[in-house]
Amino acid sequence: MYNKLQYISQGNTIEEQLYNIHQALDAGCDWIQMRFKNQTAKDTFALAEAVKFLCEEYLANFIVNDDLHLAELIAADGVHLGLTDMKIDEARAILGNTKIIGGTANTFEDIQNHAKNGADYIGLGPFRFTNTKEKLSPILGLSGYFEILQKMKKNKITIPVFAIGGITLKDINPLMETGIYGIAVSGLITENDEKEKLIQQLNEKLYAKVIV
Ligand SMILES: Cc1ncc(COP(=O)(O)OP(=O)(O)O)c(N)n1
Ligand SMILES: Cc1nc(C(=O)O)sc1CCOP(=O)(O)O
Ligand SMILES: [Mg+2]
Repeated sequence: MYNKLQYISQGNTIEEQLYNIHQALDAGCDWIQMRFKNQTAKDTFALAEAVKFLCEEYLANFIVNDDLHLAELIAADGVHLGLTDMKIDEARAILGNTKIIGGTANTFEDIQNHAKNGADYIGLGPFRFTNTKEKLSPILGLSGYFEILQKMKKNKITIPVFAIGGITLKDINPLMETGIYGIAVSGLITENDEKEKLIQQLNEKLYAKVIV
């Protein structure tokens, strides 16, 4: 099963990205999504190679945002695809069944489509406004998650859902009560000065009701 906490990387340069990812790994994050927007192919490839190496060292999952071909080229663990990126079924045909494919959703219908097309997990958001991403879809809030997760239950759709968008520590308990599986965060981890403590607190809440 997947870890319940995904760190989505931040940084405008290769150095900033590597610094942030290294810090997250050191603090205990074991799932990294490399998100490096508006960069040259050369820099993106160089960063991806370095992150792959780091994630192997820390035994962390490593997925690439947007770029399926890059994920394939560097043999990442998978890719995260948005609503305007490559279609999930097309990606599945290329990557096969051993790689993780995540898909962005903002509505129940998005989730239905992704589940039908073979996604492994859903990034459902935004929970609230965030500066991390431009052109946000409509904000869902707690009630939006509740309604969508209820519809999933009714329709027996069991794909794991990760909440995303402006999430903080205090949001985890109410979000978990809606039936989500985990969370994906950027700013919360990048901007925190006590990352180890934060990640421990996040995991305690995320895994509170999981019996192992
Ligand atoms: C886990 C997760 N969920 C949603 C997103 C957003 O993806 P997308 O809509 O493609 O937007 P960008 O991240 O590409 O700006 C995500 N990256 N991860
Ligand atoms: C990358 C991304 N996708 C979103 C969506 O709603 O699809 S919100 C988002 C930003 C997540 O970063 P932070 O934790 O700093 O808000
Ligand atoms: Mg995208």
